[in-house]
Amino acid sequence: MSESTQQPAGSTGAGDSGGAGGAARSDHVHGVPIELVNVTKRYPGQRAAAVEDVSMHIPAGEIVVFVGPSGCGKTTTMKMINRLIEPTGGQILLGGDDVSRRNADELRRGIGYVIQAGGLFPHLTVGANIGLVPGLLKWKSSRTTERVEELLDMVGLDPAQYRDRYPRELSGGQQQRVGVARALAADPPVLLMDEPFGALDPITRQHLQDELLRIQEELGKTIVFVTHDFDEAVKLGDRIAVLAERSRIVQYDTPAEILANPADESVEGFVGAGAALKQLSLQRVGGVDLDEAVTATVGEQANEVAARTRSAGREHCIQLDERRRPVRWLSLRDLDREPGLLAARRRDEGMAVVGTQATLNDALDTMLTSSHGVVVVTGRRDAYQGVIRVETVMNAIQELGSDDCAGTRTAAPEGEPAPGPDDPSSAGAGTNGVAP
Ligand SMILES: Nc1ncnc2c1ncn2[C@@H]1O[C@H](COP(=O)(O)OP(=O)(O)OP(=O)(O)O)[C@@H](O)[C@H]1O
Repeated sequence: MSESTQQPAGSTGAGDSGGAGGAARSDHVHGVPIELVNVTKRYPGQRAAAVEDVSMHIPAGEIVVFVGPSGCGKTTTMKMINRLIEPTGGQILLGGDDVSRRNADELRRGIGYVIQAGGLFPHLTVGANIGLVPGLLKWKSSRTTERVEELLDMVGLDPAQYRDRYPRELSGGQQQRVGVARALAADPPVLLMDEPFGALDPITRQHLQDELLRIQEELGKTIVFVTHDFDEAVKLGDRIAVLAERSRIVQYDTPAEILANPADESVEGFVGAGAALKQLSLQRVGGVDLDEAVTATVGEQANEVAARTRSAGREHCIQLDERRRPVRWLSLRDLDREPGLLAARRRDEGMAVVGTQATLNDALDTMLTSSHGVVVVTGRRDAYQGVIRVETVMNAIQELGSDDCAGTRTAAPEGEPAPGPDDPSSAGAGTNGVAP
């Protein structure tokens, strides 16, 4: 038999907010706790167990992330929770109930499940995909329709535009958003997410992580999340379970604690050389003082905006649309060149924007990839909140006080121009360090 059940270190149970690290906290917990008791899985014909004698307590309303090397048993462990895989030994309790006593189909309808490729049915529209489980649960069609709209809105897709599309008509990131919406459809207390963002490009991935944290803040589900990416685990997890072969739990704790005190060399290996820098992933953009920029709204007179920008001692301002969403940076030169009313337009592709749920690490990445020393910060419904400067991130790094971060990331990556004084949004532009 194994040692006693792994409690997440420092946990006091449901809704416990843990340390400084990890995910968005919900004021209200809708999730239920999950208990793994001496769980073992032996696949037929395999000598070694895929999962051996694992015991673990997953508190209600928290995001617990499984990280570990390929083949260590993360997915097998997760799939035993919704009985896509049946354990060969031990017990799994969901809200105190033994899952093996439940009808497996019924159990799965009460557990949201998101996989890497979205797992959408290609022959069903987005709306039909999301409405699938409510349909199986025999909801009235009007209720399902309402729910589909609500969920599309929640995951940031306009219902009128996307409800009737087919999965092939969506980008990878949009498909994953629909996958998340579908998993949430019947409001299950538990979500299982198996590398849901693994196939996405870094920027889309970051946005979906932010969305997940925002949704979790509202919903307070119990979420088990599998990833290979330790940075993702630090960003999303209230707790991280670092697993080794056969899902042996090497360390189960808050991200902050794991970064500060890795249990052994294997965890150190995961944490990697930039441990201190990774602590930037513990700090959210929404948690630091944002800087102000001059803003202009569509329909305003360019010369009035220019005057306002000049009198603020700035050289740039941010144009917002009618819903206060940022669309582009405007320089004084642009404003002088385009007199008259500011016309409506779509957001500039290259505009560096992060949400308040993004980490300082995300903000730094965005600055480095866009070569701009400032990023625009948006909150709910993408509305403008302020800007964050490279100096703010640098100050945070200094406060972390580590040599290894100073060397690793403050320089622009090879081949990338460093933010320069002429860059419209570089840290050096303008009179006060913030471009605008
Ligand atoms: N259906 C199966 N039959 C036999 N062995 C299996 C089966 N599924 C998984 N395994 C084995 O069980 C072990 C654990 O696999 P699992 O997929 O759970 O690991 P993982 O940590 O999720 O891996 P990865 O990170 O690569 O997805 C591996 O050695 C794998 O080869």
